[in-house]
Amino acid sequence: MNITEESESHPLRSDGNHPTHLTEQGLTSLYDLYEAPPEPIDDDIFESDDADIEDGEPNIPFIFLLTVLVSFSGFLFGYDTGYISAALIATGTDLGREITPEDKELITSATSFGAFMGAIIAGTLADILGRKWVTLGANILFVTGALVQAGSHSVTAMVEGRFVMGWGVGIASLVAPLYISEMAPGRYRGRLVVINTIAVTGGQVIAYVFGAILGDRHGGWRALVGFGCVPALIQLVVFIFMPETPRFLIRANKIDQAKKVIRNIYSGRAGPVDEHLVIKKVKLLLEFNHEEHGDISRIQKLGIEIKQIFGVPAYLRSLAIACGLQAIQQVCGFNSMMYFSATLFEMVGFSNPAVVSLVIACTNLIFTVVAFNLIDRSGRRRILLSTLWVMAVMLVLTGIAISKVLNDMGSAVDSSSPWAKVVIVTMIGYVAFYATGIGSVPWQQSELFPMSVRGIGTSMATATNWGLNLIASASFLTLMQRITPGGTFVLYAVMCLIGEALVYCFYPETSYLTLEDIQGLFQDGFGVEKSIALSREAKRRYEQQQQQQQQQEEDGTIGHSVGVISQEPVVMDADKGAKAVNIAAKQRRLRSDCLTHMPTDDL
Ligand SMILES: O[C@H]1[C@H](O)[C@@H](O)[C@H](O)[C@@H](O)[C@H]1O
Repeated sequence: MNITEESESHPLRSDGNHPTHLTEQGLTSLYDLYEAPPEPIDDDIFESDDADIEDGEPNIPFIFLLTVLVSFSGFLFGYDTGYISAALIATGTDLGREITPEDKELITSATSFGAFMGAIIAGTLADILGRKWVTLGANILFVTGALVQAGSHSVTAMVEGRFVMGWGVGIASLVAPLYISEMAPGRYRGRLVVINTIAVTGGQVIAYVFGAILGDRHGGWRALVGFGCVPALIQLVVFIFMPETPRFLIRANKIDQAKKVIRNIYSGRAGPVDEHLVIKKVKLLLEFNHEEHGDISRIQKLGIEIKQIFGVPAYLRSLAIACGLQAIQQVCGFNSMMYFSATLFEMVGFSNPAVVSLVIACTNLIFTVVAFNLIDRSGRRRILLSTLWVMAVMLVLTGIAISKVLNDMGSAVDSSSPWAKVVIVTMIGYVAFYATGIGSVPWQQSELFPMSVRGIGTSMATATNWGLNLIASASFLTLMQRITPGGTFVLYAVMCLIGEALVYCFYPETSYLTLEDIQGLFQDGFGVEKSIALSREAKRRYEQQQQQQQQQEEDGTIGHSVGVISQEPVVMDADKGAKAVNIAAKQRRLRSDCLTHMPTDDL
């Protein structure tokens, strides 16, 4: 297929007619432009800077490896928040005395509070030291915290260990998805970030399993806590050899190092990447990610960032969305249910509540894998719109069922009541929809911010997550007492519905878009309609590229390209490759302009 053939097979042209809504709006000429066959290759274009950040075939195994390694942070986030309930039951008098409910609350919330504090500084630290070194620093906190806890003989020491570890959790929960977002090509970014969430939920499952195994053994809780050191130490050693993200390197003016990382990312099956392409990518990244602030101190720079994030409307919109999504994730009640699931199941009469809790944690893990499959293909926005309302329905049903069990049985409950089974089924349903949507999507937060405020923006969003995590978990049992269990679940359902409405009105679709594309969305509003059209177009190109690649593989011509397999489905010989990149980018911009004016029917 050549360039001209590509334009002829454009799906929008298949009926040969212009869509009427475009003609009605007087957009026929724009549409004609959109449909125009590609310009002939000329040297002016070759000299232009019109490349696209997404051009080139990324080395997916390499990016995947980096993602898995950084996701050890996610695993530690999950493991360290997951093991505590089992560990607390198992401590007996090992902490100097029988621990009281107040001690339990303090020990549990010390991590969330530490995470809240860690999140506040994590973004700024990641901007100063780099994503890689902050990841390493978080590991030191994980190891220190775990060792202090494992060796503790008093409640105070345990609280201190949990608090130190909490800082690590808060920092890692921000930096891991940030690192992945900045490494990943746009079309894979959603999935790669979800790998970190899979690690979080996997860590929670392992914590429950180990808790069940080690909890009964004498001193087993020390091993349970100490195990957290293992992944942290592995990551600490391996990550020293991992690269920094190209976007951070560009921001830090380390251009040669950035080029090296880009070469690694884009050297793949088609051989080493074309050097033209590397230079053009660097230029583009420089355009978007480099900042000149002159000779100012870090504190002054932070002041500028804070002023910008609240003062520039586009940045404020990004912030509102990132914090809003994290808030919905926490106020919809998932963690309360996760932390107190054993108590809840005991209430409705299950004799082995720990096993049922494990089922909940496994459901969370399995459906995070579903999110992995859908997040780019279906899009973040569509997933949220299709799951939040179902979560609300499940919560209402759980509330009704719990009230029925409690009314039927008084305090002497038993699991033979059919309503008890309804509680399990609806809670599993709720968790499944949670994990597919709001459990995973908010961690895509880094993509919402431009580089200049990415650190501070993600810090605020992550701090929102941990702050509300603390409040939601601390208030759960009180809410159950004050407004009854049924009322508590209905309250969470209302939160989900509010979330649904907010997502519908304000959350743009970001799948398949590059970080740099996303920056343009918030200029004059939340860019919801524009984003849907752009994302759909980017997806179409990606799918065409996939087909073309498959075709090349079948024809045995894959080695003839120069690694410039862009989102444009064009085949090129070695010489014309770079030129075609420029044409591709020009067309892309043209299409983007047109799409901006296209009405969308599919919000
Ligand atoms: O995305 C994660 C995941 O859903 C975890 O299971 C949950 O405990 C965290 O709070 C959340 O941030």
